[in-house]
Amino acid sequence: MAEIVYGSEIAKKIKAKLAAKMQALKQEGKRLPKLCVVLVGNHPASLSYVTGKEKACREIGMENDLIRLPQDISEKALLDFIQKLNVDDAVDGILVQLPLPAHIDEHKVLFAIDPAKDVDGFHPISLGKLMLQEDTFISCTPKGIMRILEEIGYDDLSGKKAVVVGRSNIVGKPVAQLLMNKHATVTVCHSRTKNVEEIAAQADILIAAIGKPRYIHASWVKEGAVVIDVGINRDENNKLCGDVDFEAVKEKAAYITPVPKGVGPMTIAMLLENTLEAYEKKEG
Ligand SMILES: Nc1nc2c(c(=O)[nH]1)N[C@@H](CN(C=O)c1ccc(C(=O)N[C@@H](CCC(=O)O)C(=O)O)cc1)CN2
Repeated sequence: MAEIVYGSEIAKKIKAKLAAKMQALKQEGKRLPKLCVVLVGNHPASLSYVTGKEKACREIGMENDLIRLPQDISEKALLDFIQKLNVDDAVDGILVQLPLPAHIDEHKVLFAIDPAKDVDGFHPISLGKLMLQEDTFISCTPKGIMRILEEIGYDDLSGKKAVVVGRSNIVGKPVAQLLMNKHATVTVCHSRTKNVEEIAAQADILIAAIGKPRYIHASWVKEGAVVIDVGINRDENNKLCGDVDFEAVKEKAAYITPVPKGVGPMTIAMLLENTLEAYEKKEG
């Protein structure tokens, strides 16, 4: 029977430390770090995520601005807006909530963010530095996953087999790189992979990031594995669930993260941490 690892609890501790840092800066009479979150349109899930980010900033006493732009904003107008944030000295971190409307080139927008303010870690400079193991902003969900692994004593991953199911730019690819940086032997599976279940069943660490409700069955999981569920899906009854068949897999794994209260809250905690990091780099 697995130990259930609540990212929400780890995130709470991280936020308490960050709140203490905000308090100390305030007492020293210093400017506080500021995060700007840009939401284009009214995507309901995105709206709920950016509201969660706003709430988390308020909880720890970090300055924040939620900028809502219309769904039909032109790409040029959005790029101009980002440029304004880039040159605003009061802004430490910029995040453009994804997905963007189809008429906007996501890469162009992410590349327009000043890498010094790229707290989402999606700029090509940030991603390149991650590959080279240079100091950079690590994207929030992959960073949160690694922090969960550290929390359960999985720090040096030498000799461990890790399998990442999903190859997105936001999660699959960066987390595979981070696992490699910690010396794990990593396999990335995706929609064109044959025998995913056989590959997954060899994993000491299994990361599920495919976006399919309860897709990973117990037969795909090795006895005693660590299972990290990144999925946020709605099932046929509109109930929130992950990519892993939690009830069955928890009987087999050694550790498992739930959905909700697993990786999601860590994403937000890491964003706050990255914003403080951006501030500290700027302020010296
Ligand atoms: N610019 C970005 N866009 C998106 C990112 C990102 O990291 N940067 N990630 C996701 C969405 N996301 C943050 O933006 C996010 C998703 C889920 C959660 C979360 O805490 N989920 C809760 C459950 C929420 C619910 O009830 O629906 C949980 O898992 O407990 C936080 C952040 C895509 N876009």
